Amino acid sequence: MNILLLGYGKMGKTIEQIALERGHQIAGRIDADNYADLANLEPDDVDVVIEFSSPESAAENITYCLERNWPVVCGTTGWLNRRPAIEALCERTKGAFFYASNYSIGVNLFFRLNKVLAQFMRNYPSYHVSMTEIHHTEKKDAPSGTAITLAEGVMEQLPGKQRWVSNEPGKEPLPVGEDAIEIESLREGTVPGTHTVRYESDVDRIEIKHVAHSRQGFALGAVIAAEWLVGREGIFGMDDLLGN
Ligand SMILES: NC(=O)C1=CN([C@@H]2O[C@H](COP(=O)(O)OP(=O)(O)OC[C@H]3O[C@@H](n4cnc5c(N)ncnc54)[C@H](OP(=O)(O)O)[C@@H]3O)[C@@H](O)[C@H]2O)C=CC1
Ligand SMILES: O=C(O)C1=N[C@H](C(=O)O)C[C@H](O)C1
Repeated sequence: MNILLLGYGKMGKTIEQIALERGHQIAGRIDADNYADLANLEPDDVDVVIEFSSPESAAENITYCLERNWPVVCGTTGWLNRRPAIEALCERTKGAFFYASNYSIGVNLFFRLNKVLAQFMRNYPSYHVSMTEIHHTEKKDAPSGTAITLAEGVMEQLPGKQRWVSNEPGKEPLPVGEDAIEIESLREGTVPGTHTVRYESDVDRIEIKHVAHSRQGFALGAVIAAEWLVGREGIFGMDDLLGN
């Protein structure tokens, strides 16, 4: 497959390495610096786009690709207020769009475990649920997309929880009401991504945690999603790829 890398930073480079190992070709490596080169690509130069850029640029990038009828696998976080418009465009153009806040298989198992645990906790209101995510200091968005997906999983299972509240050290803490899940975002060194969901009572704590050791798991999942997406039409996510 000819893969266009839209966003060629930490993730773009890791995806390139895995795509080449799996026998694919790189149709282009587009960054903020060489964005104009995108217009030089012919429609047939690209089989699929893998988009890992920035919260500010993702929606424009996806729009451009869908309008050119290129299937898009997007991993960029922090832009989802524009998701309804992207999905409408994908339907209008009969295109293919795949999104996941986290492409690692381990995290997607963790998402399922999170929902099962939340379902168990439904009858134990003395346990207070909260989350912590830790990432490298270059991360632009907070909370992480993964933490938001985890919070959505808990809200789906615990009827009393209807929103999440994001708190970061060094910022005025926001109040967390009974109807909210606090997400604490910490930025430390080069941490690839650590997520903890905890249920705290007066007498004990139940905790589940996912620790990424590197970016390899995210990148491999994105390449597998791209292989899966080519030839399909519609809007997809990891549950479509992984099945039951
Ligand atoms: N879903 C998942 O599994 C994962 C998602 N992510 C998300 O992916 C995104 C990228 O992460 P990461 O690679 O670590 O970030 P980096 O900052 O390392 O890379 C982002 C790259 O995008 C480039 N860029 C900026 N604007 C544009 C534009 N308009 N078009 C194309 N490229 C552009 C930047 O260029 P320049 O440096 O010149 O500004 C930079 O090279 C983040 O939103 C992150 O949260 C990360 C890991 C896993
Ligand atoms: O910015 C990152 O690095 C990561 N971003 C994603 C997120 O916001 O959840 C996924 C992963 O945790 C790494």
